[in-house]
Amino acid sequence: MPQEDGACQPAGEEAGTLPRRKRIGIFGGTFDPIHIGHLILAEEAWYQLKLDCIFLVPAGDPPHKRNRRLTPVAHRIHMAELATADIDYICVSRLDADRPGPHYTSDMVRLVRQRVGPDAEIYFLMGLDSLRDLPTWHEAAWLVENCKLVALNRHDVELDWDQLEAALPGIREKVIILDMPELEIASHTIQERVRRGQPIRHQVPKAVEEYIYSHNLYREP
Ligand SMILES: Nc1ncnc2c1ncn2[C@@H]1O[C@H](COP(=O)(O)OP(=O)(O)OP(=O)(O)O)[C@@H](O)[C@H]1O
Ligand SMILES: O=C(O)c1ccc[n+]([C@@H]2O[C@H](COP(=O)([O-])O)[C@@H](O)[C@H]2O)c1
Repeated sequence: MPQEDGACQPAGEEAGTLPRRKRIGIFGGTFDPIHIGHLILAEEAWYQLKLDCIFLVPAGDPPHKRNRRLTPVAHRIHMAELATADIDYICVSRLDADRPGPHYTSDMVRLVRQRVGPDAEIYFLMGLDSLRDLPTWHEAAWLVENCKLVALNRHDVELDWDQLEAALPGIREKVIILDMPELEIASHTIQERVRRGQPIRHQVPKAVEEYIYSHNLYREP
């Protein structure tokens, strides 16, 4: 498992070429719970962008979900660790869990930058719905300037590029859009399924399914 100082897998430098800059992915989310859609998103970004490692950062206090009742972050981190235990390029990070909220992404990216140094390339990973909502984020223009934003397509999400460009001029040129198998899986539907007693066996890793049942998560409306 990679370390939080960015000392992750070898960068795959080839003999005789200049060393390439380390490529760090950051994948922030509520992860309530982490599911197969998240894992496939991370894997596609890792593979397509040749990332060295990905910090998966559960937000203790995600700014846009302050009106929702969230599962305590300790459970969400535990499930993320179980889901990624055998994925050597993912490190579950407590960066957002161990500091006071709200957990703005711009602050988190600054903290990661301090840890990985000025030379690393930072890629912030998200689903297309997050990119659509980006203009409402804290310091969104700073994020566009200071990290590479990567959006992976998500079932049923249409992006209005003109609207996005009007809010954040220049974003169209900067954002990286990647394809991934589109999965109609979301954390809130997994919660609903558990509440109704419907199976979730193929939507979350087995260890996460067992954790949800053994800790009685998502039973109450
Ligand atoms: N099935 C999916 N396909 C592509 N991107 C996804 C998918 N599920 C989540 N994401 C992306 O992962 C990031 C973290 O998502 P989050 O933890 O909020 O999960 P979620 O399934 O969207 O949750 P909820 O259903 O509660 O909104 C977001 O950028 C979101 O767009
Ligand atoms: O910085 C912001 O203003 C901001 C607003 C909404 C979401 N985010 C981040 O985006 C990531 C995905 O959020 P969510 O709510 O879809 O789980 C997570 O890391 C949040 O902290 C960040």
